[in-house]
Amino acid sequence: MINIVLFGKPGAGKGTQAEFLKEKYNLTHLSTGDIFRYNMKNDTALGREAKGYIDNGDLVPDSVTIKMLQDEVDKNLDSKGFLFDGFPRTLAQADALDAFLKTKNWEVTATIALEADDNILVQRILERGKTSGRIDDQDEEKIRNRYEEYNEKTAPLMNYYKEQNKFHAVNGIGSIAEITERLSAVIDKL
Ligand SMILES: Nc1ncnc2c1ncn2[C@@H]1O[C@H](COP(=O)(O)OP(=O)(O)O)[C@@H](O)[C@H]1O
Repeated sequence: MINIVLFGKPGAGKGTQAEFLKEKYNLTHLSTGDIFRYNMKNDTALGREAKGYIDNGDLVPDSVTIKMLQDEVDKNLDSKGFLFDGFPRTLAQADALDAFLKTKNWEVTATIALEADDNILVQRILERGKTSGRIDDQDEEKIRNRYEEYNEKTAPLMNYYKEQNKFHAVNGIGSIAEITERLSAVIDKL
């Protein structure tokens, strides 16, 4: 069982890399952003609850997000391991994840951060917004708000995982294949 948390600012490439890593290591990929967008598209109660926050670039409340994530893990109990993408994003979520995995005798094996400069990332997101249809990708103010949310609520998680000796960082600038290689080099040593 290996459980990896993919960490990084909005636009850092977590989703792109997760597509390769889940195949290579036979992991269940859980992207909270994708799950929220699926629910919004299908107009479920969860989707309606999350929409206002997401469209503004705010985080969805912890209670909603944690419950959703736990339900997704519980749907995949025969998994060989999980790749968490976009979760945890707050200390409360990180604590909840540790406690929840512990009830199954599992734990977070490692957190790997994709690092990149903010200005490059904002450009990438605006480019993605031209085709993604994501409201939160199209307005620079909303994108900046996501970075504020990240700096305030998510960046502290780096220390949380460093204190547990579980934090790794890789350079997120380069070709998709190069970055997959860098991530794989970390995973292969776990
Ligand atoms: N763990 C989470 N906690 C709270 N909100 C979340 C979480 N994951 C995703 N969201 C919501 O979904 C939005 C999109 O998430 P994601 O697709 O991971 O985007 P990004 O490109 O910003 O990394 C976030 O801005 C936030 O509103």
